[in-house]
Amino acid sequence: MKDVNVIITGFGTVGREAARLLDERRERYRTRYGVEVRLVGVARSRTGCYDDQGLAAEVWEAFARGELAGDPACTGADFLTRTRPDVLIETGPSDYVTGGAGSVYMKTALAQGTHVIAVSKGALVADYPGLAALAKKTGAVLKISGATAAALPTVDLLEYNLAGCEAAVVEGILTGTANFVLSSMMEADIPYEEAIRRAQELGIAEPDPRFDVEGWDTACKLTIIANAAFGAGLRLDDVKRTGIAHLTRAQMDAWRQVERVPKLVGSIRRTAEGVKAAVELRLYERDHPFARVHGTTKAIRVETDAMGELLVIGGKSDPRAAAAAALKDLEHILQAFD
Ligand SMILES: NC(=O)C1=CN([C@@H]2O[C@H](COP(=O)(O)OP(=O)(O)OC[C@H]3O[C@@H](n4cnc5c(N)ncnc54)[C@H](OP(=O)(O)O)[C@@H]3O)[C@@H](O)[C@H]2O)C=CC1
Ligand SMILES: N[C@@H](CC=O)C(=O)O
Repeated sequence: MKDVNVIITGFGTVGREAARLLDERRERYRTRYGVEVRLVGVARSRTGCYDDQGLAAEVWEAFARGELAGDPACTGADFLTRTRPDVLIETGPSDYVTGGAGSVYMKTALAQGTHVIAVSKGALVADYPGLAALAKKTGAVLKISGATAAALPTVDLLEYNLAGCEAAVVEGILTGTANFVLSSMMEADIPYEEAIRRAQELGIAEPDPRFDVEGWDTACKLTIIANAAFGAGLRLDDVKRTGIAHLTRAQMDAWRQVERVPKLVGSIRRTAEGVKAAVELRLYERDHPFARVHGTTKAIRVETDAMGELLVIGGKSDPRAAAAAALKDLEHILQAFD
């Protein structure tokens, strides 16, 4: 049976869920794909763990809890060049400005032919076209579901299911934290700060939650989706952006009185001047499908030329669901091995 060696860089909330799911699904990978998927290494910011025969769950769990110090040589780009895994799952921080460590990990992996499953967004925002070109050059696969709304299919929907048509408009509720905060304020009168605290407790808020509530997270997802699915050549700065951080309880009361539901919506549109993207606060009537997207749930609506309109609601933001989306990407890579 062929071994498929996996390394996870960034071993926080989502990385640990991915490790758990990998362990739970080993038999499934044997049966379905005839491969032995082995988690051989995990890296945090300062140290990591590695075992070329596969890390025992007790080892990575102890490392995650901080009970095992780990090895400083098992983090950083050299860790990947030395160990040459078959697949990298990148779940480190999203540095939207420079791409950060995620960018270094992904470039190093792709350059040596290691398949990359990106969950962090920074590197893809900074230079998706460069990473895709590098993957093409070396024959590695670059998958990005985790970084583009995770359990809600976006890029897969556009690239696979809608491959037979042209999408003219894509719009969606793409940031679970922002939707959760808005829903909490509107539906349960929960104060803004308390709603953010609860999103942090759920493990879905970005380390700095302003990225979620100021619309940056949605703008990043739009940038990646537009570049991956439309070849748009969009930069984050090109995305018009608004957020929900300025909203007050009084404003919520006013919307309730006129039976309107606020939603933070990201959109991508093909226009005569090229592909345009924006993050806006929209007000919907209560029976609009987007008005019924509650809490951490997300949604996407696509208008196409030949397949009509599609609406997908679900794919809530959740660390385990994000890890499962990354492992969906892994299954797609394994299917190609057959
Ligand atoms: N949380 C969610 O539901 C979702 C998150 N994402 C994205 O996934 C990524 C991870 O999110 P989450 O798990 O919540 O974040 P966490 O903050 O829980 O975890 C981040 C991890 O990255 C590690 N790290 C930091 N710098 C480096 C480095 N240079 N090398 C290796 N590891 C490093 C941290 O190490 P240390 O432990 O030492 O601090 C930490 O373990 C983010 O980019 C986020 O945007 C995407 C979809 C959903
Ligand atoms: N902060 C994000 C996590 C996934 O990308 C969200 O709330 O959706």
